[in-house]
Amino acid sequence: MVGTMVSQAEARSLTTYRTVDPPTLVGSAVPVNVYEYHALAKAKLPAMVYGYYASGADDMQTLKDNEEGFKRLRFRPRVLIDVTKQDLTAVIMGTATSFPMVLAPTAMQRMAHPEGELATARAAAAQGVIMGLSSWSTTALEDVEAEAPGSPKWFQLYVYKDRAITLELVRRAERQGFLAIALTVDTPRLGRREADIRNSFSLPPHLTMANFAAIDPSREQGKMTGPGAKGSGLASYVASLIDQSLSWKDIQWLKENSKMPILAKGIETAEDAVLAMEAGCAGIIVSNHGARQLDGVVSTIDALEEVVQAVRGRIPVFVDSGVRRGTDIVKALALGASGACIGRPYVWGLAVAGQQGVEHVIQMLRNEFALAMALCGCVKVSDIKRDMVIRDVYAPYDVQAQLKSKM
Ligand SMILES: Cc1cc2nc3c(=O)[nH]c(=O)nc-3n(C[C@H](O)[C@H](O)[C@H](O)COP(=O)(O)O)c2cc1C
Ligand SMILES: CCCCCCC(=O)C(=O)O
Repeated sequence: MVGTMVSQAEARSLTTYRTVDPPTLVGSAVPVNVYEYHALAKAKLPAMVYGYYASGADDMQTLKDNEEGFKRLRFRPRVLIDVTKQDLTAVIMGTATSFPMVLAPTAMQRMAHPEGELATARAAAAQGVIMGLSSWSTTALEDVEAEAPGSPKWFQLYVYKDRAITLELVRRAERQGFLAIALTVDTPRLGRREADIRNSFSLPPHLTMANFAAIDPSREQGKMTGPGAKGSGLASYVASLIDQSLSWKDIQWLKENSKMPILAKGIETAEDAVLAMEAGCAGIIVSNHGARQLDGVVSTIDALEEVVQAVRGRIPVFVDSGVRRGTDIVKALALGASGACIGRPYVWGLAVAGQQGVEHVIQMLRNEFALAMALCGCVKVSDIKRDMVIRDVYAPYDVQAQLKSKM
């Protein structure tokens, strides 16, 4: 099944999906969760590539906290509810999907697998989820669209100092039928990723930043330093090309130049959520970029609720960074998200087994999500409510007092 093209009809009905077999791996057991995919990918990938995908900024405090934030939440399950027939489907920015999960944009996927973004696009279409495609993909956006035609995709935008280049990218994405722009707002400069500095990270020479080939071939490799040069090539590439002056007024500029709805990706506060709404964003992704930008920033699941409260249901709010289990997706929805996005988990799947690995990761998360919903007493996604989760251990005061009096 690996490498199977996805027909247009298959791609459009995102609420249906196929069952995928786990990959058969020589010398390794079948992975049963995304942590095991991570371990397998680590063993398989070159150190420079693994370091780029895995690392967070600085001390990676937020990297740890993103996952722990989800684990700090506990369920309050309801019982004796008939969960024989479940409906996991969700409507995400107007697109019906097999469950409320989106593939977050991740750059340079051909470093993980030769088929890179093409494999991810086929996997997303076959599993009924939206794919976010990075500006910095190693496959041109037109080729990604051609591989899974008509399947819902968002285009992630980095705004270049050269606005003509930026607009050309936006127009191409619009022409190809991408449904939304995920405008990344947390990256005026690149976070300090020490693995990339240590490894003198650069894009391997057989790969390119494929979206820029047609616009300006000099941007394909940019100013990335070659292997052996000092420091992260990515950091210098970003510093030379990305527009640090990007500000709220530019959302208006983007809106004037594209009909695609804009999601602000990288919001962590109520204040910025309000500004994003005022600027005309159609959605918000609460994200800290997988802890790759500002270390010490609050975990996204902890930031989610203040954003949801500020937005008051006027636009959908999504969350990413640290989602590793179906239970995490239930928790995100309980706190008011309309969906959760994953980054590294599917990159690990891609590295381990290409399209099949990505599909299997999505399937595992959907199965975990279904089970968690059932065990919480939820038949459909809208049954997931705020009162289903609490923070930390459930220990009401009166129970504590009872226990103490017996000691
Ligand atoms: C290897 C890698 C590459 C990424 N590339 C991009 C990118 O090109 N654009 C972007 O907006 N975010 C990018 N991100 C951030 C993801 O979109 C997402 O916010 C993050 O991965 C979610 O955290 P998680 O990896 O813990 O699931 C990248 C993340 C990773 C791990
Ligand atoms: C303008 C910043 C580009 C960063 C490159 C891709 C990315 O987002 C990452 O986290 O890595």
